[in-house]
Amino acid sequence: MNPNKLKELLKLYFIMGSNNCFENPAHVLTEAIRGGISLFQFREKGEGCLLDGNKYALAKELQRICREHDIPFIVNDDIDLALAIDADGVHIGQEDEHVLSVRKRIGDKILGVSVHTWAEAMAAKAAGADYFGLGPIFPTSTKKDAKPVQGLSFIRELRNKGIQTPIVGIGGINQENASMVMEAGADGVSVITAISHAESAFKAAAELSKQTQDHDR
Ligand SMILES: Cc1ncc(COP(=O)(O)OP(=O)(O)O)c(N)n1
Ligand SMILES: Cc1ncsc1CCOP(=O)(O)O
Ligand SMILES: [Mg+2]
Repeated sequence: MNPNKLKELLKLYFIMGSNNCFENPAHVLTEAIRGGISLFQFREKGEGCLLDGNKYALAKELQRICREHDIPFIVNDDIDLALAIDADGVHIGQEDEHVLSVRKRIGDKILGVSVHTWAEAMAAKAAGADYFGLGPIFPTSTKKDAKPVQGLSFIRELRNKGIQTPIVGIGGINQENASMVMEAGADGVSVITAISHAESAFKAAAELSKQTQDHDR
């Protein structure tokens, strides 16, 4: 995808699965969209997550909501699911299927890759990544097997070295620290609990959206 268009989409990237929600996931997503999220990732994994047909049904339901509001729908990890429902893209990490193989399978759909080092970033870019997910930027308890906290230094390093690839930060990002991530050089922030655990997903998304929109670089 065109990098400038993608940078716009990455501004407020909401990630969620059923086990991240205290309320009905369809309701949480609808409220987050009303608040101004720009991209959605379906990440159905971890303790108590839905499997097989139930996972597929929730993906279809959330994808329908996204389509109604023109929000692109990204699938985490599960390339088969992404292809089965004709999602707009996938996000993979270093422990998932190889970037080159995923790029071949998904054609020109959006491909996001988690990177933690310069070497991983260069390899992902060469293999066809559209954007980098960098994190955890701050401490998080949402992903039990997350890598060590990296702070803002890696975002700055990539930008200082002239890397233009769209970048989104992830991990422990909320209304208090989102601007710092943008100032460091990210094009957007991705959040799970800052929206999914908020008393009002609408208000949380609206506040985050305001902060990321204010940072037009
Ligand atoms: C936007 C974004 N960035 C990073 C991740 C993490 O991906 P990964 O390292 O593969 O870990 P899991 O999310 O699969 O547990 C992400 N999902 N999205
Ligand atoms: C999926 C993922 N990858 C790195 S940290 C993280 C979890 C982010 O969740 P939260 O926004 O609740 O900290
Ligand atoms: Mg993964």
